[in-house]
Amino acid sequence: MPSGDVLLDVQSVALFREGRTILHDINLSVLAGEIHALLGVNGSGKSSLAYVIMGCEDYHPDAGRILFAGRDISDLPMHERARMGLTLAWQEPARFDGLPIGDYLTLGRPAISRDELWEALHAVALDPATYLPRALDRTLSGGERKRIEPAAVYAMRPRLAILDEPDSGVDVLSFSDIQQLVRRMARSGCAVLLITHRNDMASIADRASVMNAGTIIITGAAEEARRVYTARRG
Ligand SMILES: Nc1ncnc2c1ncn2[C@@H]1O[C@H](COP(=O)(O)OP(=O)(O)OP(=O)(O)O)[C@@H](O)[C@H]1O
Repeated sequence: MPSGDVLLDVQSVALFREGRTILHDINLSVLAGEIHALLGVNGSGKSSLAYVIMGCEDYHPDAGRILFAGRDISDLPMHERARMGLTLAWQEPARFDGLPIGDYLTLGRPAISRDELWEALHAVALDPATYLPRALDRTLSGGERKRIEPAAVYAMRPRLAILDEPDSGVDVLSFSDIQQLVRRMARSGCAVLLITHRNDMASIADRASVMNAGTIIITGAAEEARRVYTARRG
């Protein structure tokens, strides 16, 4: 449940690249423990905003600042943001030929219990007995690899998990799998910024924001934001 405390506070952020405005005057807050959906059509700037928040190379904001747990993280490198509890689920996990999936899930939190490891794989609809010992290599299907990444994020128990289009691609998680995963994350105390272009996906959110042409046009109750998004899409 959201506590009311602001965990992530993006203030007036802008990003210009190659003579183009990618993001402008972005204001976004995510509360501790909240499920916050970020809705936007293709090309509206959702992933760019996720990269700016995470501190990816070449995504340092040209204006504005980002606060996390009250601290200005705008100039912190990605690994320091991660250490503070901020995590982005990449579209695919890194490939470590020969590294068992169980070891990969342990990297972010060595003290993780066996029960928690099992739960992380259950949360992405993979059978732990089969997958924990399997190597994270090319023998896994694309869909299986894509599921490992949100499982790793969940296993890490971050304070804020950014999930960028967790349903994208073929043979990935179903809508109900994602709902279940996000709810489990929230129950474990983790806030979730759920990036999606699907209106129905935002139904599990506490609040939602709508992005359009590089800026946020509304933040509010999920139902209200979904109505605005639908009206905009026509
Ligand atoms: N580093 C960059 N240099 C130039 N243009 C960029 C850069 N990063 C993003 N863009 C452009 O900014 C726009 C927003 O891209 P972004 O990937 O953030 O949108 P999105 O809402 O996540 O889209 P999608 O839903 O298709 O993933 C796109 O037109 C993209 O081509």
